[in-house]
Amino acid sequence: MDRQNLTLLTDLYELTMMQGYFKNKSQNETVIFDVFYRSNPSDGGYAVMAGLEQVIQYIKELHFSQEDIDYLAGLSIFQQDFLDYLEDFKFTGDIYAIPEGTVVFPREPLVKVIAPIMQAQLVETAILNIINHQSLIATKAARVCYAARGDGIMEFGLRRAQGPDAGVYGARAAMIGGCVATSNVLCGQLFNVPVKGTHAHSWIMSFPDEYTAFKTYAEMYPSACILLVDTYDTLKSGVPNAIRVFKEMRKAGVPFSYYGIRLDSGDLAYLSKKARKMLDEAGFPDAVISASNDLDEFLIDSLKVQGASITSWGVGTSLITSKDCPAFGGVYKLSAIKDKDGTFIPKIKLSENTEKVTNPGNKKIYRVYEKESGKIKADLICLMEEHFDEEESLLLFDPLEPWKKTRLSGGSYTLREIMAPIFLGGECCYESPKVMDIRAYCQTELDTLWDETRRLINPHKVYVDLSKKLYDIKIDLLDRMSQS
Ligand SMILES: Nc1ncnc2c1ncn2[C@@H]1O[C@H](COP(=O)(O)OP(=O)(O)OP(=O)(O)O)[C@@H](O)[C@H]1O
Ligand SMILES: O=P(O)(O)OC[C@H]1O[C@H](OP(=O)(O)OP(=O)(O)O)[C@H](O)[C@@H]1O
Ligand SMILES: O=C(O)c1cccnc1
Repeated sequence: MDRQNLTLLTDLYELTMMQGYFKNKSQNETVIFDVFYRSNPSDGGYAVMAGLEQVIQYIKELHFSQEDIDYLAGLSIFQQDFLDYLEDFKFTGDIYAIPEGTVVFPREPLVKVIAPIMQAQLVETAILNIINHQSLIATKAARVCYAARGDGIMEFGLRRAQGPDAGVYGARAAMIGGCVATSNVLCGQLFNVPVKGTHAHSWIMSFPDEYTAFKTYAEMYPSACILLVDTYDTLKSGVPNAIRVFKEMRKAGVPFSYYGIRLDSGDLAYLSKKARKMLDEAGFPDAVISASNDLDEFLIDSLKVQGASITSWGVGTSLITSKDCPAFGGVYKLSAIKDKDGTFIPKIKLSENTEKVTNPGNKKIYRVYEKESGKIKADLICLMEEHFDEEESLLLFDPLEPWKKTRLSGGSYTLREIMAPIFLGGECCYESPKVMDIRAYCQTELDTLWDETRRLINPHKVYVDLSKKLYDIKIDLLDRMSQS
């Protein structure tokens, strides 16, 4: 997106509702909206929060330029007094959010917006757009990296991303989720993340023969020399030619710091094992074998199980598009309205579907860790004013199936509040960490998950529970609504 001001990056209905609130001044109360999602992408056990830095930029830039107002005027939907009001519009509210790179679970607020409803309503679409996209790709990257069991994953998807923005911000999110580098140079420039790459088949095809192509490449890039060996015949031509070049480079005394081959077709398990043997026998046990070709977490996992001799992976389409799960279902729901005395009145949205009934009130989240292992036991959503003493026992129960209870004994668990203030009174009070620092934080976050939660198929779910007080408010509201 080649413009900084994304104020009109919204659904028309946000603006028509905004005009409605404007015309009925009593409607412009301060409200609370929560961003949350209902199920983990790819049927996984968790998601990775991402996109907050871009949400912050969006809120900071939020204003209607003269050009924006002229455009809206031309739609013949908005009246002059409302258009005049837009001239001085800015965000004056509070935003709390879970920092990027944090592992998150269904139904907990990822972002909480507290603002006059005209402001809070407008920002719904852009916030969801940004958080939904980046959290989806960061989660996918974490899954792919998990499958690779510590091997490096390079993000290769720019050519297949759904447009330039998805390519750049998707690569940013993929780095947060654990990729070691991206081929996306603009992402590297914007976010100071490592860029890496090999070469394409066209490089080989542009030379009279494969050997000359390899040799020329190796002479130009001896410190990052990964040769693509499958243009003609991987085992009969590609690997032998690569070995010949490596031998010549070694003989010439050229120091190779990072060198090897890339497989991009055929049976990657079989070819990698054969290639490993050939490279080892030729005296190149440290030559890297990397692979690409429509890979995803399941194929990488399968190749690992097959004993493939691959230690570096290039993943494009499946990662940048989150091919098996194209959308992160984040939603934005009103949870409270401030009354005249300044207290928040909890609001609830009913649904036939229990999962879709919202959690009311002004909330915060405690992450509950098992003290001994440091692993996540559950998340506890409670009201802002609630505090818990770690030395006392803590009752956890599933809000969807409240008869399922666990009591943690005092001293056996620790608590961490996971939402941080981002904007207070319209002023930003949070500095986004650098992407590589978010990535490092995300690794420590992923370590707090049990392996059973990280596994790719049928993972163990982490409970997101409500405090007794919040649960009672919810049940009370539900009772009252069903009686009215
Ligand atoms: N040993 C393996 N086990 C499971 N899947 C594999 C294995 N080796 C390769 N694959 C995957 O199988 C899919 C199809 O590979 P296939 O051999 O058809 O590609 P190719 O035809 O050789 O390559 P291309 O069409 O890109 O030139 C790819 O997603 C690839 O990653
Ligand atoms: O995970 P992937 O989507 O496969 O991304 C990486 C692929 O991109 C490149 O080739 P490209 O797809 O342009 O052509 P190819 O399919 O003919 O190899 C590269 O050679 C990889 O195969
Ligand atoms: O550098 C590479 O090898 C690369 C980059 C993008 C897509 N496929 C491969």
